[in-house]
Amino acid sequence: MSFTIPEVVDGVELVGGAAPARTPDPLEGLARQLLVEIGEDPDRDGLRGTPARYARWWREFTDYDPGRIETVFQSVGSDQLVEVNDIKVWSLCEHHLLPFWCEVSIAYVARGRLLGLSKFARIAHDHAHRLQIQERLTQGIADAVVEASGSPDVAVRATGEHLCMTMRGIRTGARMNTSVLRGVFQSDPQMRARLS
Ligand SMILES: Nc1nc2c(ncn2[C@@H]2O[C@H](COP(=O)(O)OP(=O)(O)OP(=O)(O)O)[C@@H](O)[C@H]2O)c(=O)[nH]1
Ligand SMILES: [Zn+2]
Repeated sequence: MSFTIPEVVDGVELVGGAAPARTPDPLEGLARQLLVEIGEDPDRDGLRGTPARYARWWREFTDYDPGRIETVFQSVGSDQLVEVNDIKVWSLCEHHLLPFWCEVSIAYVARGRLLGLSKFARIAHDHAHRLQIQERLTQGIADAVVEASGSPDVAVRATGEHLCMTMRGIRTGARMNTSVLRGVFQSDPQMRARLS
C-alpha cells in the first residue's frame, strides 16, 4: 500500500495545483526574518509553513475571546464565601515574550449576586491572553471579579512559573506567588484564614 503525502505550504494543502492567493499576515515576514537571523533556511522543508503558523498562533493568542463573563444569579444568602481554585492559565512575559503559567485561585463573598462558575476561568484567561507581568495579571483579575460580582470582597492568589527564569537567564525553577486582597480579605484576618 502506498500513501501520498500532500504538500502543505503555509498551512494550505496543495492538491495538484498552486496554493490559492491570499494576503500574507505581516507577522509572517517577521517570522521569516527571525529564522534567517538565527541561521535557519526558512525555505527548507520543515520550515516552509512555519511563518504562517507563527502568525496564526500570535493572532489566536492575542485575539482571545473570553465569551460572556457577566452572567449572574440571585444570591442565596448575603455572606457566602465562594472559592474557585486551581485555574491554570498561560500568559506571556512582557519582558522576554516567553510563556509563564499561573495557577489562579479566586474567592469572593457573594453579596446579592452570584457569578456563574465558569466565569472565573473566563476572566482569568482573558487577562492572561496578553503581554503581562504576574502582579498586573493578578490585579486585573481581581478588578474584573469585583466588577462582575458587584462584591468589594475579593481575593485573588496566583502561583506562577516563568520560562524566562527557568529556561534561560538564572535558570531556577522558583515559583512566584502573588495575591490581591480586597475588602474584608484585607481588613479581617479571620476572613483571610478562611481561604483554602
Ligand atoms: N516582578 C516581575 N518580574 C518579572 C516578571 N516576569 C519576568 N520578570 C523579570 O523581569 C526582569 C527583567 O529584567 P532585565 O534585567 O531587564 O532583563 P534580563 O537581563 O533578561 O534579566 P534576567 O532574567 O535576570 O537575565 C527579570 O528579573 C525577570 O525575572 C513578572 O511577572 N513580575
Ligand atoms: Zn520574562
